[in-house]
Parts: sequence; structure tokens; C-alpha cells
Amino acid sequence: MSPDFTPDAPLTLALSKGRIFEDTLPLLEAAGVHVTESPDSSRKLILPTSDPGLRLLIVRASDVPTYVQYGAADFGIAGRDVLIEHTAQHPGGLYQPIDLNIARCKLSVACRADFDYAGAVYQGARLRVATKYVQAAREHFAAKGVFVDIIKLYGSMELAPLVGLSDVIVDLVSTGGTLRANNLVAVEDIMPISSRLIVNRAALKTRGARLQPLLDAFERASTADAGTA
Ligand SMILES: Nc1ncnc2c1ncn2[C@@H]1O[C@H](COP(=O)(O)OP(=O)(O)OP(=O)(O)O)[C@@H](O)[C@H]1O
Ligand SMILES: O=P(O)(O)OC[C@H]1O[C@H](OP(=O)(O)OP(=O)(O)O)[C@H](O)[C@@H]1O
Repeated sequence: MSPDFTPDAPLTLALSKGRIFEDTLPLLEAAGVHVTESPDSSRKLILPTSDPGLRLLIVRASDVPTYVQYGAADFGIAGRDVLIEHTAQHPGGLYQPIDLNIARCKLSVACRADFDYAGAVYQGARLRVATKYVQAAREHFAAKGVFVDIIKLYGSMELAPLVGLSDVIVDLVSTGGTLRANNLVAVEDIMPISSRLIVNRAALKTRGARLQPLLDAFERASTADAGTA
């Protein structure tokens, strides 16, 4: 079955459960949309909303851009981290109109407290970097002129320096609690991260009139939030 771009089909918003879902609820409320079921208590992957013309798709965070790019969802919400990795493989496929200022954290370099990161960089050592964020890490170290071997992981990056898999990790840091719990320290910030609205380009053309009021409401609500954050 191909994506349904007919003007009357319900709009479909793809997002991940957990922090992005929780942070999106107030934005939907600001647009007058209520969500009565939670993906934490329901096993449903397609959630209805109070607006019969809008439904939610619950997918893995890193799969959101794929659903939107192929038109299985009209729009979606994804972290800047996820979008950098996706765009490296699929340049130009997604329209990214709004930074929603939700799920905010930093992408950082971290290592064991006893690893001399500044010294290793100064001496031109080749660094082993464990990360899920291969593209962002590669670009960061290339810009610094540091040679790296990137080791791709899918989670629990904090373990890698503890067991000798890598010298450093590139991971998301918010409170710093996960680093502290594993005796790691952040040694360099790479970029601030927040989640963005992404829109399928065909949907924007064929269903722009229905999408635009939602995009406008999200933008107003996220700008207001950013002001109070
Ligand atoms: N500790 C954090 N604080 C704030 N935002 C975060 C934090 N960790 C991740 N994020 C942001 O939230 C997004 C979703 O994170 P989440 O943990 O739900 O998915 P994930 O486990 O990273 O992805 P996947 O399920 O695809 O492996 C991330 O892409 C990032 O932009
Ligand atoms: O600085 P902190 O507040 O401790 O947050 C950082 C942690 O948050 C993210 O993991 P997450 O909680 O999403 O777990 P997951 O990667 O296993 O999904 C990230 O990968 C770090 O491990």
C-alpha cells in the first residue's frame, strides 16, 4: 500500500514514545488537540486524537525521519541528533520548518576521568570513539583535525571507555547523571540538541492548507516555551 496523500485522509504525525511524546502533548494541547491514550499504557502503535483528522504513529526515535521521508507520516518530531544521522544518508529529503525546543540536551565528548583528552588531542594521538552518532562525531573530529576510529554502538555508550572498547564516547548529556554514575566526565560540548518538526515535501504541497494551522500553533507554543525555559 502506498502513502495516502489524498486531501481528506487523516494527517499522520510520527513521534517516539517517552520524552518526545511527553513534551509534545502540551504543543498538541496548544493546537486544541487532546490525546487520551498513552503509548506507555497502550500497545497501540497508531493513536487517535480528539481531532478525527489527526492521528499519531508511535515509532522508534531514529525511525521517525524514515516514516516522514517516505510519506507514511505527513510530519514528525525528531531530535537534531537523529536528523543529522538521517540527513547524511538521505540529503534534502525532509523539510524542517520549526525547532520545537523540546527534549533539550547536548551532544558531548566524554571519557574516563583518568584519560588525558586534551593531551591526546595536543599530541595528535589517534582516538577510538564509541558512539551512536557516527556522522556528528566524524564531522566534529574532522573539524578539529583529530584522527579517529569510530566504533558504532546502538546504546549504553558509557560502557565503552570503562571496558577498554574506546578512549572517548560521543553521547547526549542532559543532567550529567549517567556520566557521573559511570565515573565519566564531559570534556567537550559538540552542539546543543533539541527536537524539530519535520514535514514530508509532497504532503506540504498537497495538504499544506490542513498542515499549516498545526505548524503555526506548534511554532507559537514552542516559542513561548523557549521564552520561559
Ligand atoms: N537525556 C536526555 N535529555 C533530553 N533529551 C534527550 C535525552 N536523551 C535523548 N534526548 C533526545 O530525545 C530523543 C529521543 O530519545 P529517546 O531516548 O526516546 O530515543 P533513543 O533511545 O535515543 O532512540 P532509539 O529508540 O531510536 O534508539 C533523542 O533523539 C534526543 O534528541
Ligand atoms: O545526562 P543524563 O540526564 O543522564 O542523560 C543522558 C542519557 O540520556 C540518554 O539516554 P536515555 O535516557 O535516552 O537512555 P537510552 O539511550 O538507553 O534510551 C543518553 O544516551 C544518555 O545516556
